[in-house]
Amino acid sequence: MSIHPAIDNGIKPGSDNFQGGSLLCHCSSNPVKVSVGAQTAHNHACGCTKCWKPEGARFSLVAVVSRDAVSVAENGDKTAIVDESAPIQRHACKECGVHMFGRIENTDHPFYGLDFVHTELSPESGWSAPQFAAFVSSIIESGENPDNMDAVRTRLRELGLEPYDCLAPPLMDLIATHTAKKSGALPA
Ligand SMILES: N[C@@H](CCC(=O)N[C@@H](CSCO)C(=O)NCC(=O)O)C(=O)O
Ligand SMILES: [Zn+2]
Ligand SMILES: [Zn+2]
Repeated sequence: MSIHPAIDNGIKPGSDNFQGGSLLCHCSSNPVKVSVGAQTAHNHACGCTKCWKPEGARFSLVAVVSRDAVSVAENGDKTAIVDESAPIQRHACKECGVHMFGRIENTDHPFYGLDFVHTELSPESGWSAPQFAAFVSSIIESGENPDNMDAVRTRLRELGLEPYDCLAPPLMDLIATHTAKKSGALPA
């Protein structure tokens, strides 16, 4: 039961003193290069239909990092936003389709200030390791046979990735806190 080729044989822990690196698209010539000048956080396997995943993978691997740490270093003219109306605007390579970074432009969004990145695109090692699996039921929306879901969740747990059908509790709490502060249910 493959989850993603980068973790099917086990998950390598991140390095404590890791300071970031670069991300490269899959083009063999003139690849898009993005610099990420900080360690990532909340790395997770995501089963949603919107996150980029390599050919054949059931899940994407996606983490967040401060948008201030992310910049396009080379061949930015090859990128375009996949869906301008999505909360996360994914800047993808127009040639190979790889998503280089996803940015939230809505300052009211609970995750404003964070970019979404796929650290498997990096030649460096030491990035934060995946910690949980999000939007697991959503893999059915990409065509997964619902009968496979027990096996998928069992495999995720074996890998140490607790499966959730939305995000993990700390992130869901963050979203709810943001909403409560906006409505006045909690003091701002
Ligand atoms: N069932 C839907 C879920 C899509 C979804 O809500 N994805 C989340 C997680 S992406 C990274 O964790 C999300 O925040 N999406 C906002 C966006 O994609 O802009 C599906 O599978 O499509
Ligand atoms: Zn490319
Ligand atoms: Zn996703």
